[in-house]
Amino acid sequence: MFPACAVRLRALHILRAPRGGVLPPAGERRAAQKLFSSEKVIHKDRSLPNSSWNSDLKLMFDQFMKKCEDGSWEHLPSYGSRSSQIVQYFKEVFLETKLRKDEQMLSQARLFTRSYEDGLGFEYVMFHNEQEKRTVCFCQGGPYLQGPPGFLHGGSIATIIDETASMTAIIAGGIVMTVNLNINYKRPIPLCSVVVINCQVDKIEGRKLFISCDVRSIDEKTLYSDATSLFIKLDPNKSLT
Ligand SMILES: CCCCCCCCCCCCCCCC(=O)SCCNC(=O)CCNC(=O)[C@H](O)C(C)(C)COP(=O)(O)OP(=O)(O)OC[C@H]1O[C@@H](n2cnc3c(N)ncnc32)[C@H](O)[C@@H]1OP(=O)(O)O
Repeated sequence: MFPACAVRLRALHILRAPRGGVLPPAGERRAAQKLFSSEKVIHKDRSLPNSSWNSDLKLMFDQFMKKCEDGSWEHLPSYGSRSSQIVQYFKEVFLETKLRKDEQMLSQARLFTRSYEDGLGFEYVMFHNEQEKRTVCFCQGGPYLQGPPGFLHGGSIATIIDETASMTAIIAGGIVMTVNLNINYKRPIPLCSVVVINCQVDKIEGRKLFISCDVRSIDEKTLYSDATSLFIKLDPNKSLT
């Protein structure tokens, strides 16, 4: 069984008829329902502490795990390659049959942010607050993410912002993709420091989800970046390619 998390709940919502919309074809819905059959593969949850986490990241993890106890916040697990229900659904509905059949390529595929060895790339954990439609991500960017010497590459900052904003949008809207991301880089982020990315849903208009984010030091005194992004809920009746 999968852990009860907001993402899973959202995946269940995806299987419901879109409000005021047209039901996906029966074949697609059958494929989606099939995803809820049991799947027993052990994968490592990469959002749990490992020996590369510094004391700041461990501290924030512990603080937010405590906040999860009353149910206001929820810890979001994260895997490098586990084929979760929502990923399976995405593949079944949106991935061209030709690509889906390329098993060798798909078996090598990893979530970009989880493709580094412990401590070298993105070490992060996310928590979601359903009432506030808000997700926070605590991230320690490792040495392989360097841009200017001693600081994070702007692309790696964009990546973790996009990842956090995507989770916020997926939880609010189901299967979405980023169509626009605007970032203001205000201060460089020192390598291996811990930052907090705070994302919230500003508005939802039909298939459009508007998400805003900021990236701060964990004492909140330094604003490193802020960003706005637009996500579009995918239409199962439209091909992606
Ligand atoms: C992926 C989830 C799987 C689940 C996994 C779960 C695992 C958790 C891991 C997290 C995963 C991280 C993932 C990171 C997030 C990516 O990295 S996503 C990858 C980067 N993004 C892309 O490649 C998207 C490329 N874009 C597209 O393919 C197409 O634009 C889309 C998204 C399919 C939408 O196309 P469409 O359905 O034909 O929609 P379209 O009619 O063009 O646009 C709809 C509306 O949006 C507007 N719009 C479209 N683009 C723009 C724009 N750039 N600016 C303003 N308005 C726009 C249109 O004008 C239109 O407006 P209205 O006319 O309706 O008012």
